[in-house]
Amino acid sequence: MDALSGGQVLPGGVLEVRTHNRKGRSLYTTRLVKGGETVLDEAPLLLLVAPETAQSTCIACLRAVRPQECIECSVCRQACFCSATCQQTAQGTPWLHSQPLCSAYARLAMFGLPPEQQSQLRFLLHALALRHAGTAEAGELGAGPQPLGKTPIGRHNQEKGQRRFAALSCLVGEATEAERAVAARLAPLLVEALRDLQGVGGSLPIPWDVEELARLLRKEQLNSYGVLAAPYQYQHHHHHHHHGGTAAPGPGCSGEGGNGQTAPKSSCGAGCSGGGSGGEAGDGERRLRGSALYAQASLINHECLPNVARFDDFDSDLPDRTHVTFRALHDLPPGTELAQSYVPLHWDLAERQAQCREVYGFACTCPRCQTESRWSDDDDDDEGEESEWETDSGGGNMEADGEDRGAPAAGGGEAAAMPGDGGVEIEMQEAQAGRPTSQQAGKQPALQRTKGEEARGPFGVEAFGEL
Ligand SMILES: C[S@@+](CC[C@H](N)C(=O)[O-])C[C@H]1O[C@@H](n2cnc3c(N)ncnc32)[C@H](O)[C@@H]1O
Repeated sequence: MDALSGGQVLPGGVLEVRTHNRKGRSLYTTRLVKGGETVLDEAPLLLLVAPETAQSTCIACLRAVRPQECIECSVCRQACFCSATCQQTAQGTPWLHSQPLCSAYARLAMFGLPPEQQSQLRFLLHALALRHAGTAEAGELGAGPQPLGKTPIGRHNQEKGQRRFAALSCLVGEATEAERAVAARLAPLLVEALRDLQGVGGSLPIPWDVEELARLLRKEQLNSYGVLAAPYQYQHHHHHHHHGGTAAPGPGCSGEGGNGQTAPKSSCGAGCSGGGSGGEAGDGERRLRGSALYAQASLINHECLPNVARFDDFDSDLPDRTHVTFRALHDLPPGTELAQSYVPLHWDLAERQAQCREVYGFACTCPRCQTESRWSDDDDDDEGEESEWETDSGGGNMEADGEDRGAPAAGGGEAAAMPGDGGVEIEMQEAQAGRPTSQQAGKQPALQRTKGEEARGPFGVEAFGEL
């Protein structure tokens, strides 16, 4: 095991955080875990509704609701609630659907942006609201209950916002040129969306530094989990009005592969062009109702043969329905590194490699990839047989291969920043493919990280307590 020992133990005592010399932080079992056992159960830091399903997804809890049963926000008409309780919660929570966010949503809708940009802007707005909640006074973006300016934000929400923003800041991810470009384009729109609020409270923290926006976008890309839509959400979507730009369903990507695997969000953002490789529904439409960010779950690294699976339960009536849980797929001895797959399990080697590199910024060197890359070598020797590495693109350029398949492009530059893996065949492919793609990095799904840039202590967060 090439990890330092003696890490920070997570609540529950089953897992600890340690630093892996190549992958960054990682979660390890502290004791024997039996197959099927829950190893992680955690509330989200932030839930975001996909603009395409905004009429049928509760903005407070991400529950899917048939449009006719939703309570639409009568002010912005861009958000809905599954119940009066969620409506109250959302309107009274600075980072959910407080008055300032509601008004920003209304403005955003007038821009007629494609869904990807709308999602990115919404994410930034929510992150901004979280950040500001910690210091907000009545009437400011972070402020809570309506009417605007009348009710000071509760101390409870202030502290909660502060903790959550701190946890968000601790997620892995540093801006690449791709995110900087996106952030530079989005920043003026963000200012415009918040225009009505300028002067309210007098201290709106905008415009944000483009670098900070870019970093947040990258963190979101590397760490967010896609939440699949209920099937009827997209049927209805076709028959309902679209807000600017959403009429053309983006070539999309997909959720987590048809296998319900535990991959981080694999939907596509602006960068996803071309028909999606996995996860896409075949009609090219995104099948996600939204996405979620978690402090602890975002510490699970990728392997192409996972040992844990993710479960969510957003549509239940349980009080904990927004929690994510991970369960062991088989017995895990003490000291086992948790591994989830960020990509659909049925993808072939080249597809998996491309996704890991282009979306998450690392070259996967897991045992499955090593084994399969040896198969490919064997194939090379077989006359007339197409090798795995050479599929479609001739010459084994995996990145080109990935683009052909419409794999999302993002932050390709980061791969180069990952330390060498030493001695794995895959590296040769890496060397050929080291350019960032020309596609803009949109918000893609996903989890991933670069190293140790975070400011707050060895594992970022001081404590993984209640957020
Ligand atoms: C969701 S984060 C996982 C936790 C991360 N290691 C951290 O320190 O926060 C995803 C990032 O972890 C790293 N990572 C995950 N799986 C990896 C792997 N198999 N090999 C190398 N790096 C990996 C990559 O930097 C990736 O962008």
